[in-house]
Amino acid sequence: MSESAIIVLNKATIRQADNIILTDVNLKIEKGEFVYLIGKVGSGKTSLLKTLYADLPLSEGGGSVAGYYLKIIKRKQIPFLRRKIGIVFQDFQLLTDRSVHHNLEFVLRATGWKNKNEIDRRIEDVLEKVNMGKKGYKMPHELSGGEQQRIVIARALLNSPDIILADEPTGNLDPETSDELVELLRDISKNGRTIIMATHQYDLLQKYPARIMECIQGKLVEKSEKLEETESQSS
Ligand SMILES: Nc1ncnc2c1ncn2[C@@H]1O[C@H](COP(=O)(O)OP(=O)(O)OP(=O)(O)O)[C@@H](O)[C@H]1O
Repeated sequence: MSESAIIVLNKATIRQADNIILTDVNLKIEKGEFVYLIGKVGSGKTSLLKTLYADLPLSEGGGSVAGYYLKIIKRKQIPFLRRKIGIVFQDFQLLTDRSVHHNLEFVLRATGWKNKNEIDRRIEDVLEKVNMGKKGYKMPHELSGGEQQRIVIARALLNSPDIILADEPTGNLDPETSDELVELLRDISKNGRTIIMATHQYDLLQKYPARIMECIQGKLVEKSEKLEETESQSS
């Protein structure tokens, strides 16, 4: 395995319970790379991301994420792996019963932060990073969909993760807001974070070119050289 790669999969099988979703998955992602993950509905994008997050076990093949070997990772090590990964998943939305600030505080306290001043400063920092510095007092329902997604990204940044896994972060957003969000994620990756973004919005791939991996027919395929093919399939 490469010493420098932050994410490696080697002949990996991706499973959901007894169902085999992807086989012979080989993947190497370097620190600071931005990678799109594409593929039809049900092709395995989320399953792959969940495997990297140790939410699904890696039973066959090898793999490491941020220095943790997925095949042999112990249950008690998983929280440490997850501190290195920021998650922007659709099924991990903001808590609706508390303000933005309290949503972020909740995560910090759950991950061991105790000092009130440090907590407040960190929250201010991440909200500034996503251009939401003045919205900490708002309740989630008082924000637009795009603003909520910015807060979800701020939450993912709280513990300064090396990696961000974003599963269709622009799913419910209008084109302009989608663009802003991808620009934000691209900026974040320029600061050395590795980002994998699953998406169905193929126009983004052309506007903001980056490496592309595709889940197709039970395999993961490098797609960067074949954008035109991808587009014709999506139209
Ligand atoms: N909890 C589960 N148990 C069993 N099978 C599952 C489970 N979750 C998903 N699957 C199956 O795994 C396959 C891959 O699903 P996955 O969610 O990874 O696809 P996806 O590419 O992310 O799809 P989408 O674009 O709709 O998000 C699908 O056939 C799905 O039915």
